[in-house]
Amino acid sequence: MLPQGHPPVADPKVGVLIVNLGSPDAPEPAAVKRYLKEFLSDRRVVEIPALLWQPILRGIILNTRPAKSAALYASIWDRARGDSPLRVISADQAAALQAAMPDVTVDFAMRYGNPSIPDRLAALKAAGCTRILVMPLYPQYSAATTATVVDKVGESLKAMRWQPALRFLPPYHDDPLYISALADDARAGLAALDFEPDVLIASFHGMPERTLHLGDPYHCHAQKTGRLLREALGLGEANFRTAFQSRFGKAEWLKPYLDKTLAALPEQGIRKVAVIAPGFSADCLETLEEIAIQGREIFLHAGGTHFSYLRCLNAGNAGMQMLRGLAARELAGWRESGH
Ligand SMILES: C=CC1=C(C)c2cc3[nH]c(cc4nc(cc5[nH]c(cc1n2)c(C)c5CCC(=O)O)C(CCC(=O)O)=C4C)c(C)c3C=C
Ligand SMILES: [Fe+2]
Ligand SMILES: [Fe+2]
Repeated sequence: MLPQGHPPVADPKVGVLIVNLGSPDAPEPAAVKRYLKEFLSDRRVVEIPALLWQPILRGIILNTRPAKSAALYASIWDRARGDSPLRVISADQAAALQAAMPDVTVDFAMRYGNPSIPDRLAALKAAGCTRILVMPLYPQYSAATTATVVDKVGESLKAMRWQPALRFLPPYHDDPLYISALADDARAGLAALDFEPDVLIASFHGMPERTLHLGDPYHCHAQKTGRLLREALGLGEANFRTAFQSRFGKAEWLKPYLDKTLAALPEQGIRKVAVIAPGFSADCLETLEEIAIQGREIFLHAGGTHFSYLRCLNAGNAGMQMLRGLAARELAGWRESGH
C-alpha cells in the first residue's frame, strides 16, 4: 500500500518501441511541407551549416518539393487504410511483435512526423514501462538514421522526472537472423516470378559520399549485407549487384547509383532483373515509387525486357521471426526479472 498522498505507481513493465523514418500525415503539399521541414532541418540529415542551409530549405526546397513529393506519395498511398505504407506496415509489425511477446508492451513511432517518439515514449511510461528497448529498424547504421533516433529519445527523456531505463537495438546488417530472413524471403520472391532474372540488384538508400570519409559505417554495412545475402543465395558476383538510390541534392552520393545501373545493364546483355531493398524494413515511397515505378521505367526504356521488385520483409513471417529473435536477445535479463 502506498502512503496517503503518494503519487500513483503502475506495475513495472517492459516496453519495446520500434522506430522507422516517418511519412507525412497526408499525401498533400501542406502535410509534406511540414514533414520535410522537420526531416531536412535535422542537422544529422543535412550536414550543411544552418546559416547556409535554412535559407535554401525555406526559400527554395520547401516551396518546390512538397507539391512534387505529394503527387508521388499519392501514387503509393494505402487507400484501403487511409495511410502511408510505411506507417501501415510499422503498425502491423508492432501488432505482430505484440502478439508474439504478450509479456511486454510493444508500440511504434516515427522519427519524423507522427506518431512521434516523445508521444509514444510518454505513452509507454504512462502504461508503467520502467524499462524500454528502442529498436531503430535500420539494419545498417548511419548517423542520419540510427543516431538521430537515439538523439530524439534522449531529447524526449529530458522532460521526464522519472526516466525509464533504456536499451537500443544495435545495427544488425550482418546478423545471421537478418541475412537468413532476407535470403528466405528473396528465394520465395524469386521462385514466384514468371521469369528468371539475369541479375539480382540489392538497392540501398544512398548517403552523401563524404559521410563515408567522415567515418560513417553505412557504406561498409550496406556492402557487407549485400555480400552476405549474395552468398546465402548461392549467387556468383556476375549475377548480383549492390547499388544506392534516392540521391538528394547536388553533392556526390554513394555509388553505383541505382538509376544509372538500371540504365546501363541492357546494353551489357542483361535484360531481366529483380531488385530487392534490404536496407528498408518496410516498403515506402523509396521502394514502391522510386524502385518499382521509376526503376522499372528506366530499365524497360533502356532495353530491358523483364523487371520485378521484390517487396521488403515488412510484417511477413520471415521478417517477424527475425524481429522476434532480435527483440528477445536484446531483452535478455529484463523479462525474467519480473519487470
Ligand atoms: C533506410 C535508410 C535511409 C537512409 C540512410 C536515408 C538517408 C537520407 N534520406 C534523405 C532524404 C530523403 N529521404 C526521404 C524518404 C525516405 N528515406 C528513407 C530512409 C533512409 N533515408 C525512407 C524509409 C524514406 C521514405 C519515407 C516514406 O514516407 O515513405 C525523403 C522524402 C521523400 C521525398 O520528398 O522525396 C527525403 C527528402 C537524406 C538527405 C539522407 C541522408 C543524408
Ligand atoms: Fe531518405
Ligand atoms: Fe566501405
